[in-house]
Amino acid sequence: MSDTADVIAAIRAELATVDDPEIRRPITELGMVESIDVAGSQATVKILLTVAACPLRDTLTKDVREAAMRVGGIEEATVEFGVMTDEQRRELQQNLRGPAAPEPVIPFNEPTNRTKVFAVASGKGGVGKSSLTVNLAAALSAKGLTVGVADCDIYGHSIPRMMGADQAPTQVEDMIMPPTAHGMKVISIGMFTPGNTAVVWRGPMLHRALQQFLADVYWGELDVLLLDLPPGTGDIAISVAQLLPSAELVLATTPQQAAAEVAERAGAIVSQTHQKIAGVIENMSWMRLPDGSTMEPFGSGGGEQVSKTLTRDLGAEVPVLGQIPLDPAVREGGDAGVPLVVSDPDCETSQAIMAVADQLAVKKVSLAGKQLGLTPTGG
Ligand SMILES: Nc1ncnc2c1ncn2[C@@H]1O[C@H](COP(=O)(O)OP(=O)(O)OP(=O)(O)O)[C@@H](O)[C@H]1O
Repeated sequence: MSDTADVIAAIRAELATVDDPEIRRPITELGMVESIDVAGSQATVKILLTVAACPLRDTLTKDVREAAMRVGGIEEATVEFGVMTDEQRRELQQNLRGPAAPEPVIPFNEPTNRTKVFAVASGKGGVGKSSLTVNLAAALSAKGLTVGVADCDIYGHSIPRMMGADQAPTQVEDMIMPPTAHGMKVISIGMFTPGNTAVVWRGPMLHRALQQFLADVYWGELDVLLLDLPPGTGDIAISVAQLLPSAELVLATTPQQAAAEVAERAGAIVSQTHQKIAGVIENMSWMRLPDGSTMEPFGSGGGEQVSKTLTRDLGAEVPVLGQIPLDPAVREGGDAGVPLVVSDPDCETSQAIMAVADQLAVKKVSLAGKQLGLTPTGG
């Protein structure tokens, strides 16, 4: 062979028969041949190792030398070693495994998405967060908005029952289609826990499950999505903040001092997560007695206290969005799977919830139920 380039090409072709002793794939395919130089009858081949302390360096030296010397005109071959950079190692890994699985895409984070997302949170359990979520959803739906509700409580998942939507979601290809109830789409992460068993999900697994859940559910075009968070400031609340950074918090509390204090703690996590708090809803504020008078079984002032403390501590206005009465009809509606706002929209309690919905700045963005403004031309 006359030309050096031809000799180098011939050596490269021979090196394609040399497998990396560990990976057992040709070193040429693995990006391990950094350079081949030829000077007269002398070839120098530089090989990149994945790690410096490659135990099979000797085998590789022997195989590479022999391969190079099979080429006519090459009488001596030297093998030099280098180590791959991190970038080269990553390329190798991709080469072997195929491109890394893409991160699940959460549609609400896409720049074109205009769905308003609210995460309903509370400090303490049992303050009525789930009941408020479903009734608030119904109130927003009654305003003509397209509404989705996602129950993010792995262990609790009371939302589907409260909305009468506990049938299993259907799966189409990779998408999960949420069941519909009272014109709203409803899904619970609890529907995906194996056999509804109380699995102990640790932080990273929980985060991953929530991410997949938010990405795989097909919501269509929503004006508003309400997320029901588990009580407290646990992993889910933090994950939601990370996965949906634009979600605003709605804090639920009762008028009781003790409940308000924990609600403040739940609200204070936004100073770390940099979310916005849309406001506070005080639930079970008073009870109307048969004679028309009211009583306050849980005391008063909790909502106001949370609002004041958080406004001061966060330096941004955290308003009280409303006070909702303690009304047995709320529980009955939850048990029957028909939110009170749906069954009795004109009652005092439903009206109070609708007033909260009015304050949540949600604009209609979906086309569902909307007349397309098409005007015939030429008329
Ligand atoms: N305004 C209300 N009037 C009467 N009962 C209510 C009211 N709000 C909630 N309840 C009842 O209080 C109980 C607790 O409510 P809910 O399950 O909504 O609370 P929660 O804060 O979501 O609880 P957790 O997060 O611990 O599951 C339920 O039985 C519910 O029906």
